Amino acid sequence: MDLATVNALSYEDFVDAFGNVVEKCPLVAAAVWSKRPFATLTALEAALGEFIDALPPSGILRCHPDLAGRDLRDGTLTRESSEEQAAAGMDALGSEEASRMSRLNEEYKARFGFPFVICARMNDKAAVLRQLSERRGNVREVEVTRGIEEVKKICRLRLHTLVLTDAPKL
Ligand SMILES: NC(=O)NC1=NC(=O)NC1=O
Repeated sequence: MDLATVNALSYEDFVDAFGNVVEKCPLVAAAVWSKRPFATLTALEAALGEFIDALPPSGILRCHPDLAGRDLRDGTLTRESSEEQAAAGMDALGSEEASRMSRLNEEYKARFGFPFVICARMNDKAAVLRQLSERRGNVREVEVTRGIEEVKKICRLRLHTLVLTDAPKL
């Protein structure tokens, strides 16, 4: 849909369309609807980012499914997460890689109290494993900030999938 269509959406249709641009946090879209009309897609993205920053970061991070975790195995990922995790090869890990991901994810969660979050579409499985291994050694404040940065990258990509901009597809 284009920006004019976005700006004309009812509250319900807006939340239907954008309710999962932040994984399992429809509140973000619900809050941002009242800021329409958005002059540009960047303005919509900025409004989403501002509201994300106003929420308790660990709460947002905890709404994310583990990469290559139970939800992927059970087939209970959201459509967006399922596509993103597949894009990063999370659905095609060897048994050693899968057990390493699981162990590192549990270690990360035990240390920080929220899951490791990374923009899967921007990484392949080697990069995900490397980042998880490196980032688990950070202090909590660093990982809260980094996790929210990754949430915003995921949000940006999901938004661009939903809203057609007149920027030429390069
Ligand atoms: N824990 C995560 O980082 N999950 C995810 N990142 C994505 O890009 N999609 C996900 O489901």
